[in-house]
Amino acid sequence: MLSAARSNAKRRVGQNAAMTRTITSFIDGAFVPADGARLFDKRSPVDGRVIARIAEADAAQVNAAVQAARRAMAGEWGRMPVEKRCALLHAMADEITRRFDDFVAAEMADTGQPSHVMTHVFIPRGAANFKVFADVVKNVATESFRTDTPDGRGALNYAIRKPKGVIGVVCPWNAPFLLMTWKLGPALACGNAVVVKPSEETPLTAALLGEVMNAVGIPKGVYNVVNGFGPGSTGEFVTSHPGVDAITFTGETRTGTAIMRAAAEGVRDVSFELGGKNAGIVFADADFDAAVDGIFRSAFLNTGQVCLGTERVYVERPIFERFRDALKAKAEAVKYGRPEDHASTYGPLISREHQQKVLGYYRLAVEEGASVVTGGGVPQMPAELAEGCWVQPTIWTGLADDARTVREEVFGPCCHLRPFDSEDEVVGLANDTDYGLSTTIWTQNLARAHRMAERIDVGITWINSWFLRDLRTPFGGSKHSGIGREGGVHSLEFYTETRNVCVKL
Ligand SMILES: NC(=O)c1ccc[n+]([C@@H]2O[C@H](COP(=O)([O-])OP(=O)(O)OC[C@H]3O[C@@H](n4cnc5c(N)ncnc54)[C@H](O)[C@@H]3O)[C@@H](O)[C@H]2O)c1
Ligand SMILES: O=C/C=C/C=C(\O)C(=O)O
Repeated sequence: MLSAARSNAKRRVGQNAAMTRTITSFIDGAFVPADGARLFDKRSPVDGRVIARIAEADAAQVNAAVQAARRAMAGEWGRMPVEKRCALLHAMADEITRRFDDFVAAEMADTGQPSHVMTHVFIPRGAANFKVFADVVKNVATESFRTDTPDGRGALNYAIRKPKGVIGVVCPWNAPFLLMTWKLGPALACGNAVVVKPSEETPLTAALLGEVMNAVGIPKGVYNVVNGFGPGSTGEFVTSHPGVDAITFTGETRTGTAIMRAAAEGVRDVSFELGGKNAGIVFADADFDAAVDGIFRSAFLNTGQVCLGTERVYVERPIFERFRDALKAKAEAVKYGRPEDHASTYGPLISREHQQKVLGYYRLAVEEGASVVTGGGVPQMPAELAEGCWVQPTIWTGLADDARTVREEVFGPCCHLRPFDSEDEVVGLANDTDYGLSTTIWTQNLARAHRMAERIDVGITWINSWFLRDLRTPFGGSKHSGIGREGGVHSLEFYTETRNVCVKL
């Protein structure tokens, strides 16, 4: 989370302003002019160049976005039959697929992550997020109860679902398009209008989506985007606006706390997907190569900037050293490079600020007594990439269970390996955290895996897999990792208001 003072420090006009495009808010179906707005730079994480200037939406612009959304709810969108709404969402998915290369390019520019991650994971999920929820809302039933009454005639109760209204959607930077559409799909399928606040680090795909909304004919005002920072800026203006009926947020736990305070005013509902400090657990009987591959991905995909990633890895003692060496070999084989270069397997961190945070943890781990198995610093990069936000994939051993590096979310490409001796011990270690988002267990003993899945306090347990997502399943975090569940019918709990109708017969 950026403090207001640090956000101010980041507001500066691009050096090559004449050549860079300006990203402005998208309100009531149009990009608003940047006139008079404060501008801040979006820098490439790969080489530090300014790639866009972003116009910060002030309170008046946020208000205009909320009013546009309210008008949409009162107009054609609010009256649209479900069938037509869902057809529009399918058209969204098709248009995203048609403009696949534009989305890949925009997301690569924002995040610097390799093209294969975009083409195989992040952008296809964006299209799927619209399709899946369109199909869910068309097929879900509501409950009905026949009630006895003293006169013997009875009553019939039935539930109906109505959109909640205007949803504030506040997004992080780590998988911008996937995470934004994961909220937009169900929000729009349920008939709401939205005001989206993308991360200040990653505005590009949200802007592109405005073009897609217009191309397929989503009515004006249904989808609004306002850019800017969090505290004292656009994010706070959205979450404290009384015309926003509910807020869905993905990001840091501390930010969730601030947003919950804002939502208390007006008693507005929240849905939170927050941080994690997830455990990976590898038993000696696991398929060794699959476990090494799986833990490698869970620790280092997206340069470790995945909320579901494993920064704590527990390995059964008989295979500990062999596992450590195999993971080290894979971490040392990553190919740094530009995202467009198909040979690249590993990208930079999102920003200079985040790089400094992660490097701070790299230093702290050593101060706390870690042995550095590999990494721990900044790789040597060619001159043209030297200004990028690169850090080495890093593996530690030897930290105490109460070390800060073992307890706090780093959100970088790093993990601590620790041996364990028994199922009970590793369940205790996995649960010894304030967070509760996910865990990944590698074993061929499935009875044990099922047993452990019930004992580990997380929203999702993967067994012999990681980040394998079926969008119909409940998704969210326990403890400090979130409030509520989204996915499939669970999303309807948040994005609709369920009402009961009671008819005396
Ligand atoms: N649980 C999940 O599904 C999930 C998924 C992805 C990321 N995350 C978490 O997100 C974090 C990384 O993302 P981030 O650094 O962008 O998070 P962040 O909390 O710093 O920012 C997220 C968004 O909130 C806005 N914001 C910040 N302060 C605000 C305030 N006071 N009021 C309103 N808006 C505010 C930001 O501008 C940004 O758009 C990690 O902690 C990660 O674990 C969780
Ligand atoms: O970085 C976090 C990734 C979260 C993934 C999802 O929210 C999802 O797959 O729906």
